[in-house]
Amino acid sequence: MPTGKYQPYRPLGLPDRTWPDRVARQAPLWCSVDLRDGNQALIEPMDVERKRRMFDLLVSMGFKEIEVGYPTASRDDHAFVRHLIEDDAIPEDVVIQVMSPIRQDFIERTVRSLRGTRRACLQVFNPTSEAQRRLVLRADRQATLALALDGARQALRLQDSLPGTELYLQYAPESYTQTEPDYALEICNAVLDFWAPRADHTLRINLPATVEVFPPQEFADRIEYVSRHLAHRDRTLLSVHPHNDRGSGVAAAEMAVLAGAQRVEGTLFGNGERTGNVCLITLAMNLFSQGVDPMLDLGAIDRIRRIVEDCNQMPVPARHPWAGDFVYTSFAGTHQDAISKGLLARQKAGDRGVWDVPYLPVDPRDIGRDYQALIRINTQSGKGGIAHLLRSAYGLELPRRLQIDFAAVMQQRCERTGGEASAPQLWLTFEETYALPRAADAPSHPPVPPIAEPTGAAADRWRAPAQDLLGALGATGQVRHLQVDRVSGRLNGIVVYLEVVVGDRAFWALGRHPEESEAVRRAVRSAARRAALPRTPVAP
Ligand SMILES: CC(=O)SCCNC(=O)CCNC(=O)[C@H](O)C(C)(C)COP(=O)(O)OP(=O)(O)OC[C@H]1O[C@@H](n2cnc3c(N)ncnc32)[C@H](O)[C@@H]1OP(=O)(O)O
Ligand SMILES: CC(C)C(=O)C(=O)O
Repeated sequence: MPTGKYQPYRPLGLPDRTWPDRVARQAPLWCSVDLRDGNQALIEPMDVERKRRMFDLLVSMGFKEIEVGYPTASRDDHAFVRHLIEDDAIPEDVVIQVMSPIRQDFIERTVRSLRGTRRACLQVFNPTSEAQRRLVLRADRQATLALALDGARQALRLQDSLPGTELYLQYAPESYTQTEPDYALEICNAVLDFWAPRADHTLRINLPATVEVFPPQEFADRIEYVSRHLAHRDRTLLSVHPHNDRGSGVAAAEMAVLAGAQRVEGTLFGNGERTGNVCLITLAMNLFSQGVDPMLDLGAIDRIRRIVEDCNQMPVPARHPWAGDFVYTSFAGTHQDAISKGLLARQKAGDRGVWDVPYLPVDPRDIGRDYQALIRINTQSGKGGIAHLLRSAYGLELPRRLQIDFAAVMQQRCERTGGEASAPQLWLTFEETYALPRAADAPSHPPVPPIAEPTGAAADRWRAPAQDLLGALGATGQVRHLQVDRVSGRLNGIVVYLEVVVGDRAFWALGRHPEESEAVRRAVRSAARRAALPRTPVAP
């Protein structure tokens, strides 16, 4: 690999950094840029109708700041801003944001698109990195700073052209992460010094990781550095806009907040240029899983995901944090066993207290998932997972030795078929194995006589009648375990698990019927039939 082509980043060096010792105790102000940065990265940018669905979703989730477009980019972008305003679709407590490059006609058109809105944020930006100054703007440091100030001046001047609109001003030094830190600070402070005596509102500086080019701790250092030295800090909202080129956008955003950022711009599920913007769902869920109010409603995450997939026409991967199809699903036996035990313990404790189910960082029900998909069975699974699935899908509580017996049956089945076994397939195999031995395997039997009515204590009362019936059917063997359960749900009725030991071998049988006596009788009949099949050794 041609490593000589690339340079390591130069650390800022902030030995007295304070952010590593801080802990997030509240959510930052979220700003969704799905309708702008997310939209500009789509193969087919959203039309007005798709944009509106996305906007309504964002509002319903509780976003208070939404970047709705780059009105000079396209007819749809402009039309959408007008549509929102003319349709009175922007709730009182929501601030829309629009963005413009620093060109007079563009800023004017952008501001004109806001006519009639109550409140809005106008973001102006220009690239500031050395490469962008040299290659794109063909401007030196001074001329680039002058461009930023020009943008600040135009934005301020146009504030007055929107009577009745509160217009917040935001400046972003695009390519901040590739800009010399002291120079980026100089530009931001020049803009703030210009705005502060002339504007009424809170001012905003938005520091983008336009391209993520170093690890998250370096981003945090650079945010803390700016936060400490920012002019008019007490009236300036410090925002970050992380991208995800190195795959650490989430970590960068979280550390940046510890370092002083008060606002985070990102998108749902991380759509955006190249590897995307930082995923706000992940950030919010990370807070929620620490017991911090995320200030977003994520209680129906699959609905959110479906709408976003539809608007972006792009799928959310199955392993996407907190929201992918598989993120609460275990295939591995030991994980399944621990989840199953954890859920059972929680159920016994009345579903109260701090969540502590192994392998599940949050309760899937909190985001609208159920427990059905938690465990899926294949060759990697074991008895714990299989027992959980039969419990959660059919209400069956298998005795431990039966779990072991059936896990071996399922292992063979999965190895033979190579795939996954669904809950219905699991039940079918269970029933075929223990209740309905295949006709071809079943020896002929005399008619099954009725079973005697039981006497004695409830737990053991069916043992003697079952033993007698077994003998009457000509089967040798001792009843070692007989469990009678009432099951509700799909299998509504009585389920009987029967274990019979013959010499050094044991086999299990199942009986099922609405009547207890008939369920026991069926279990005994199955046991007699199974006694004639090749038997498994006694489980310890
Ligand atoms: C990091 C970000 O996400 S920034 C947002 C990026 N979003 C978009 O690009 C989507 C919308 N884009 C557009 O609508 C168009 O690109 C426009 C209308 C802005 C510009 O279109 P064009 O005039 O055709 O120029 P083009 O797309 O080639 O952009 C390059 C020009 O913009 C200039 N430019 C780039 N950023 C800025 C800025 N923030 N302020 C001023 N000028 C800028 C470049 O210097 C270059 O100028 P040059 O032609 O004199 O060399
Ligand atoms: C201009 C800023 C906010 C941006 O979108 C970026 O740098 O990615």
